[in-house]
Amino acid sequence: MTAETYRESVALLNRYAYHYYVLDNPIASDEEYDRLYHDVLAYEEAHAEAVLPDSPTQRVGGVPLEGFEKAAHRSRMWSLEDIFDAEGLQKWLERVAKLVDNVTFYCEPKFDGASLNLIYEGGRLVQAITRGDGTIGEEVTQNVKTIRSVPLAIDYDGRIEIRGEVVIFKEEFDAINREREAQGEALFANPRNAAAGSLRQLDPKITAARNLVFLPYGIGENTLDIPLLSKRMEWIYALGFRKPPLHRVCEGYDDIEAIYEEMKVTRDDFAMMLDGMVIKVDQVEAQEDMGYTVKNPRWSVAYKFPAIEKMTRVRDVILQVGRTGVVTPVAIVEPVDIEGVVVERATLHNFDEIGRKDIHIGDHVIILRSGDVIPKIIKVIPERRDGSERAVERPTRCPVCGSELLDEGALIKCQNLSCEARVVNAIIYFASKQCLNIDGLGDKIVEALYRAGLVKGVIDLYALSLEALLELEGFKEKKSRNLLDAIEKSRGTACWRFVNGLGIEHIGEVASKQLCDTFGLDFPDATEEALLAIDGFGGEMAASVLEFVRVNREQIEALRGVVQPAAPEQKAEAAENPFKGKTVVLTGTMSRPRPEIKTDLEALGAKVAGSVSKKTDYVIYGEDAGSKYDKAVSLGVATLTEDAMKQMLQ
Ligand SMILES: NC(=O)c1ccc[n+]([C@@H]2O[C@H](COP(=O)([O-])OP(=O)(O)OC[C@H]3O[C@@H](n4cnc5c(N)ncnc54)[C@H](O)[C@@H]3O)[C@@H](O)[C@H]2O)c1
Ligand SMILES: [Zn+2]
Repeated sequence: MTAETYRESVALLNRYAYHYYVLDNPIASDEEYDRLYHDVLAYEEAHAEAVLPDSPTQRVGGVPLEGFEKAAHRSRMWSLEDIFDAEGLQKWLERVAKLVDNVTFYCEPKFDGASLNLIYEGGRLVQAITRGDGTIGEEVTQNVKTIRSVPLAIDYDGRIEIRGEVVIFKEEFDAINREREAQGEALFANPRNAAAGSLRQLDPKITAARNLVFLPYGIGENTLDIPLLSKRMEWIYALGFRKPPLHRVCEGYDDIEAIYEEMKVTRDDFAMMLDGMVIKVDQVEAQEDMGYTVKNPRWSVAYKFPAIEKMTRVRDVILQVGRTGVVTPVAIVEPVDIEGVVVERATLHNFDEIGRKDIHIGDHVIILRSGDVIPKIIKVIPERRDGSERAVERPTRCPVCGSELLDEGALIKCQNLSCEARVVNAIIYFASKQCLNIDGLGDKIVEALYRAGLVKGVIDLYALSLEALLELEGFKEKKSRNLLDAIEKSRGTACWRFVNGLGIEHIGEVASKQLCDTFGLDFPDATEEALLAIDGFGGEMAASVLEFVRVNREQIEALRGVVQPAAPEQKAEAAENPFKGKTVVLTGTMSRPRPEIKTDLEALGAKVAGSVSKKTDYVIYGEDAGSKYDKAVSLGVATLTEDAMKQMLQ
């Protein structure tokens, strides 16, 4: 880095920080920001005399937003130094060891949200202030009073600053964005921006509607005489604050690496977004001895997780035709490595989404890949356009069969029932895990069978012969026999798998099970009235079943004759118990996977629903229960811990 690129980099970082902290609308990925930040830091370490006073390394956060009263923190709020790997951890531990002896470390998640300082006096919450520049932030007390996990009163008389992170749970974030999408509003890029934006609303009603959650991570000014941070945090949790899902006191390197790995692999299971783990020296006296740099405590460090969001560019948008004929646009992007997986494409869902996100070919975009979900573009950066970008055109002809497309607005469909893409995808779906579960019948093989003219619909699978398969390229005897065996084995499959495999629009696995539980193999004869009587079946679903049966009755009968699905077993009536006939919702982390508990409850005759309403009888909650629990409380629905549930069954 030269003196000139250094100055440019500082200016660029400040521009990124402004969009990130002040506007809650980033124009760079965190990964990109962090990389540039560390380059700047390296330059400054070698050129101490040249450090610019406005360098982001010299200050915390952003500037308070206009429109809010500003308020001073009683003691300063800090940022955190980052480390990214085992080597960084090793070095940090060495630095700690030079400054203090015999310390242990408190490790907990780094929550990805907005920092907040709560000031309590005489047992009451008197002020809530955003971090701002670390010294002065925005007064958001009225907004914060709407957050249910912030106690308005605590059992402690002294003055104390309790610091923590305001987050939005992932589920809630998706719900907010779905709602914004329906309203045609701009979507939030990620839960962090949504949390920060919701906290800094001039109208507390908006904040109240967002289901924010406060997670404490530390203490500012205080007169406590508890010598360990971990014990101070226990004390805080006991005041009525939420506990982090995973936290532990560690002795040193090995322990810290172990909890870091644990957190990293389970992070998708947490209700909130984490972007790393924070390590803190546990002994408060040692913390004081170590002190602070201009920006960070020396006694703490953020051990970041590998980035799941990265910046890339859209090279092209291609079209895929699914089994229902829906044409889905897919972005082809410049390959980027996200947690060891090279991402080259991202789903765009539909053409409305392209319009709403204003995606052009050639655009810089932030792409997200987390868990096993398909990578998606979360944001376009229009600030980076150079004029060479091209709009994505709506197609009028099927890219596979060439027939004219039906443009229904959000959805564009190929209506040609014998379009190769539709037929092939319908067969792939029929054979997939959640349907007939035919091993070895993957995309490539279905395509080969179709192209060879051996299979024109699912029913033809059951007429395949060894001789015919052996004629195909790459089909040796063993492979062919295995495939035929797998197809043979799918005869007599469960009724619901058969129904699911038909691929009726709006009828997924759950609805297929309900159809079979209610009508058995006679579902094609169900009346509209009977369909609507099924719990959760709306008009659209019922109409879809009726229409499918009307058009395909003969094929269903023929296929049923060949596949011979098994009729569902009659469920034995459950013995009397407190949950029989009750509607129950499960939430939070339990001692066993929730689907197992759900199955047990269903065997007891309970109905296990996905969302809480006035009709819910019980909400059974585990650790870190979130919005469902809160909703139950606000609706006056009875709540039970997992243990309480067990006791009721004894
Ligand atoms: N994309 C962008 O354009 C852009 C711009 C600026 C900053 N950033 C991101 O922000 C980061 C730096 O910003 P920062 O100083 O706000 O945050 P930070 O990542 O340096 O971390 C400090 C903050 O972490 C939070 N935190 C969460 N859990 C915590 C815990 N258990 N203990 C202590 N603190 C905890 C606190 O709010 C604290 O203020 C960068 O690494 C970058 O990823 C991105
Ligand atoms: Zn077509």
